[in-house]
Amino acid sequence: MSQELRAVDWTGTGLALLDQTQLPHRTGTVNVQDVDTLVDAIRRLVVRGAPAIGAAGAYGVALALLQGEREGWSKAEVRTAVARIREARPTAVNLMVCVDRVMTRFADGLGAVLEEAAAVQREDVEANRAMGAFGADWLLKKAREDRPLRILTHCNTGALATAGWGTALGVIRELHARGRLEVVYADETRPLLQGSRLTAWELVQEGIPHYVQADGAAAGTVLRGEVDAAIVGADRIAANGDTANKVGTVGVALACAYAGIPFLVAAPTTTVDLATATGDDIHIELRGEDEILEWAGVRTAPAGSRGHNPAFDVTPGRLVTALVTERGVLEVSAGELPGNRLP
Ligand SMILES: CSC[C@@H](O)[C@@H](O)C(=O)COP(=O)(O)O
Repeated sequence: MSQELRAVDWTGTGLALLDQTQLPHRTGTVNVQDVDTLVDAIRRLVVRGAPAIGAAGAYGVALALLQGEREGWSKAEVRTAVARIREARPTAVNLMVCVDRVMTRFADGLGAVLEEAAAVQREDVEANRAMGAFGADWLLKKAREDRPLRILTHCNTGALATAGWGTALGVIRELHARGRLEVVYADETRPLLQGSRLTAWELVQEGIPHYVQADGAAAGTVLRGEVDAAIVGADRIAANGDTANKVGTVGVALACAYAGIPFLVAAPTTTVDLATATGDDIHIELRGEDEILEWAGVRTAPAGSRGHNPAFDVTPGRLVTALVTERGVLEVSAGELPGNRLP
């Protein structure tokens, strides 16, 4: 992705969010000047991906302060508005962590809040670069044969989903930069085709060879031996390594375990939630039924059908071969649990 196109940008007076519901056919931004618009943008997936919504939430604190000044809010009213941003989506812990981090500077005023939000954004890019190198090193060390790798990924974890570069897609970009990537299988991803619209768009920008495939094709592709490893991102990782990520991820992990190939999760430590013991305690966002009962706004399921639309699922830690963070790689299924290794 060109450096100019960032998922989240502070304009000086508000947020410019690259409208990810319109990509790849339209490159537009949503200008956000108030808290209601930000909450709506996060819920509609205008901005999405755990680290990107973390960055949007971080700047959201500044947005709430500015709106509060314009509309004469009390400090308590600003805090209530910030709490609404913090709860806009429930699964990605980055949103809460980043908002809470910036709120530690709340009493110091707008300048301090903006400084902290910028640090959130900058550190995320640095973390992603580090993860890219750690993940690529690990994969190449473990590779059974000395040839470029075939990697499967699910959802979008690239520059669009982060402050820049990407997590799982950052590892993929690093492999490509080292000349060690043959091809990527990008699962199309529900509900908004994040894989076929966004991951594919980023891969095209990078000149990375890839196939878009239906989510339902992933297990077959793995079992046919067409994939060397899968790499995904995460929205929340529990202390025991259980990982919430885009719905469909657990099926990829099961297929990898069956085929005996590595299943990697790449995520910054801001996604690791040591206060959550296991995946059972992760709140999985249940989205509106229409997203699954309709196609492009037109009802496809018969009247009378109900929709079940969880945005995420939980992959048990014992299926996670390795967790790549900016601090290094934990071999989770071999017993290196985040709760023991990351405090
Ligand atoms: C680096 S993004 C990691 C995860 O947030 C990503 O894999 C994912 O599941 C995103 O879901 P989304 O619903 O598009 O926000």
